[in-house]
Amino acid sequence: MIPFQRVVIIGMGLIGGSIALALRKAGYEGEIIGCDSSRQSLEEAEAIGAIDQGYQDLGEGVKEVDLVILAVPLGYYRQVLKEIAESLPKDVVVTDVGSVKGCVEEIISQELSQSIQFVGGHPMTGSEKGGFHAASPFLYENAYYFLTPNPYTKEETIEGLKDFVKLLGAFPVVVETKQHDEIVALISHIPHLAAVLLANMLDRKNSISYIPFVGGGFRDTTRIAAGNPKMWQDIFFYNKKEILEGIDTLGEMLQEFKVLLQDDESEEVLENLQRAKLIRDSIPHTSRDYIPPLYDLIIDVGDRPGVLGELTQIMGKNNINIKEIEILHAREGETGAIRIALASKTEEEKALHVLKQGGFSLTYRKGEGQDVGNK
Ligand SMILES: NC(=O)C1=CN([C@@H]2O[C@H](COP(=O)(O)OP(=O)(O)OC[C@H]3O[C@@H](n4cnc5c(N)ncnc54)[C@H](O)[C@@H]3O)[C@@H](O)[C@H]2O)C=CC1
Ligand SMILES: O=C(O)C(=O)Cc1ccc(O)cc1
Repeated sequence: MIPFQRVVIIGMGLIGGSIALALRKAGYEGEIIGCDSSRQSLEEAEAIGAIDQGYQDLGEGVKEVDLVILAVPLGYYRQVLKEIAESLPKDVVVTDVGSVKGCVEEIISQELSQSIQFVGGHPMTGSEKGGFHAASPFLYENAYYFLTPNPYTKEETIEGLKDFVKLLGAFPVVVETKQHDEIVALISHIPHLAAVLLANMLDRKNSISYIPFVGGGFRDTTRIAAGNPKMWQDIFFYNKKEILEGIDTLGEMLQEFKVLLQDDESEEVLENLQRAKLIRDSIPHTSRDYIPPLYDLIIDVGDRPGVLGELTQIMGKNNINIKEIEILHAREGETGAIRIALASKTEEEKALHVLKQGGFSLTYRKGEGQDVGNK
């Protein structure tokens, strides 16, 4: 039982929308209010019952709530806080989902009265896709969710928020604000920068025309570069200090590697590659992907017209919801493969069965990485 009976989510996009959907999935019995400047997002959320009421007027939306969740991009915080400050109930708890926490505490201290309980939050899950239509009730399942209390935070507030995070299906991790910003610079912001630079290297080297040859490696290392540029612009500036430090380290490491290569230090080059492999291999398989648990099937379809229609028809007829579908043009050594992603193990089993019956040849199953045989 969480101590919040009326929750308002400001920003009904990917992260805010997923909070509403996850609350509904968990059977939350309180009221869920959605606020957004976009009428369309509110209508979509209302239409599927994710929220009880939607408001474009933020001041109206926050009246009589006991929990406010800020889920807009960091660059809009100040404006949003100015719009709600006067209307906030006295005993309200305010939290957020922003990717950087130090700057948020600063803005909050300038815009809200000190008597209001604020605790920063940051779910370590997301997607390169934005908007309510990308939201998922499963987004928080088994994800780590940082909470950053401050010296004014009451024990009951942090306990209430921990329970709230658990209700979403996530694991609360209480961490100091500064440490949070150091951690995310290293595991999220610098990797994002690296992905951006790798993608842009094709442009700089005038090699955009090489894109058709791109294989899984380039796709994997640059996937996050497809994230919302505006959101990431905010993140880079709001966590500037930590990111600048990360850039220094990355620059030094590149320089060191360059010298090893120049000097033909093959043993040390190998040692670098081995160390990275050990670290990469130690990341648990259960670690959150962008969109959580998806069960992938890769289906060989040859190279014939109409095959996509046949496949989706079989799935539709059997009431199986395809969460993602992708034509794999550039799988080395193979042609005509389609990847479909299902939301659950049960759906995956069902899909396997009906596709086989429909004459499709299934070659790969994520998580097991095994040939499941041809029909
Ligand atoms: N996208 C991701 O993977 C993750 C994002 N975050 C954080 O979550 C926050 C939101 O990100 P997303 O949900 O991805 O963005 P989004 O673009 O999907 O959603 C943002 C929503 O806020 C609304 N909005 C923008 N300005 C507004 C305003 N002034 N008043 C009312 N509504 C407004 C937009 O209409 C949109 O519906 C960001 O602060 C980001 O740092 C945290 C973890 C992961
Ligand atoms: O970057 C990652 O590792 C993601 O999985 C998605 C994401 C983007 C921004 C965040 O603040 C947190 C998570």
